Amino acid sequence: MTDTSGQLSKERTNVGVIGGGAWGTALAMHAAAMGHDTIIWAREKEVAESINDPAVKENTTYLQGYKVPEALRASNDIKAVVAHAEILLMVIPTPFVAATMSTIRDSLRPEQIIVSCTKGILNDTLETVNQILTRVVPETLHGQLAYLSGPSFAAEVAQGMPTAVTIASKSDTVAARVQLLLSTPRFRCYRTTDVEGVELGGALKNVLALACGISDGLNFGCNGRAALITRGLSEMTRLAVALGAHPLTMGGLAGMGDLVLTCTGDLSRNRTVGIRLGKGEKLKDIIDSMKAVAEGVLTSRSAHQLAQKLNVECPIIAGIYKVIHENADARAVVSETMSRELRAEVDPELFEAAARQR
Ligand SMILES: NC(=O)C1=CN([C@@H]2O[C@H](COP(=O)(O)OP(=O)(O)OC[C@H]3O[C@@H](n4cnc5c(N)ncnc54)[C@H](O)[C@@H]3O)[C@@H](O)[C@H]2O)C=CC1
Ligand SMILES: O=C(CO)COP(=O)(O)O
Repeated sequence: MTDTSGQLSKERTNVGVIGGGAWGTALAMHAAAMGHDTIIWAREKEVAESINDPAVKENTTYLQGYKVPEALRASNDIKAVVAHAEILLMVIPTPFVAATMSTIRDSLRPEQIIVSCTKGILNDTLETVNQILTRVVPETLHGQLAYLSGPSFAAEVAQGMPTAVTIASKSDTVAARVQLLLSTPRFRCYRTTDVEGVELGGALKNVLALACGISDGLNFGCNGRAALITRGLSEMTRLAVALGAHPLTMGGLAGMGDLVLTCTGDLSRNRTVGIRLGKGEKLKDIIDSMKAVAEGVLTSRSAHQLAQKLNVECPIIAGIYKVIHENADARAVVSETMSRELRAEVDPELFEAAARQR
């Protein structure tokens, strides 16, 4: 493929990436390949070393097999990365966002833009990343927050494969700036002001990816998977609308786009966890065998609790919660879900009830 990166915007800036996992690394590779002066903060010494070592130039821990651009530098000094950056991409798994961002709270500058690329809902507080960030970062920066989500496997972005994502910010000016700074002919960014929709789409699809994985692990076939994706999108939409999202966002990249990718793509960690569960492995053994995070495992608890709290009907999410957190038998849960009271496919009352929660 011809490299046409950079035709869309000539502006180059300083980018800091907070988080040296697979997605943080792929995004840092993308930013550096565009010509942005990019430094990635990695928590682990060996990650920074392997990215910096001229003989390696690879994140051998989290994104093995993909050479990073020569210009990309890594550091274990998070404050130095913050000091360098005009735009900060935050790519920390949800459970660690608050603690990590608290350590740099006082180093952040009011003109910096912070783009969360994380997909999850916290347990206990049931906060989205947007809510965590508005709790943790200074108020002067709240207008500078943005969210990047959509169908984007790190390994494919690392190879420069065509990808489209959505950038959400309450400020259309901020969303447009991030869109311009990150778009290339291979990485197309759309934008929206529906922060809730983009965040909830990205978080909730992980729960459905677990469901599809379990179904595939049980050899329940293509019909079952398509049913899960479609009815899963219904649940995601009802719950997200109850939490303030626009329903149309759930039909976009951050909703349906990422749902289809993660429910069908073999690169998905959440789908893989589901497949292994469906084949009979224990959750603890699966998690212990992985370095990467599968956000859907914890988000399934948060999503189920939010649905209960808001009285939004989400039978698939409830079923996944039972399988993951209550050790329920997946076959029995499928049977129970399929035997619920029969109903119309589109039930306007359910949407109206969800919308009333806003
Ligand atoms: N990998 C992918 O293809 C994509 C991932 N995402 C999202 O990006 C976020 C980050 O995922 P990845 O970059 O893939 O990470 P990863 O799953 O490859 O690696 C785990 C990351 O967690 C970090 N970590 C572990 N313990 C920590 C602690 N106590 N404090 C701070 N950080 C800690 C590790 O340093 C590492 O960066 C997640 O929310 C994920 O859902 C979003 C789109 C694509
Ligand atoms: O969010 C993703 C792709 O858009 C990655 O999903 P997994 O975490 O399931 O690999």
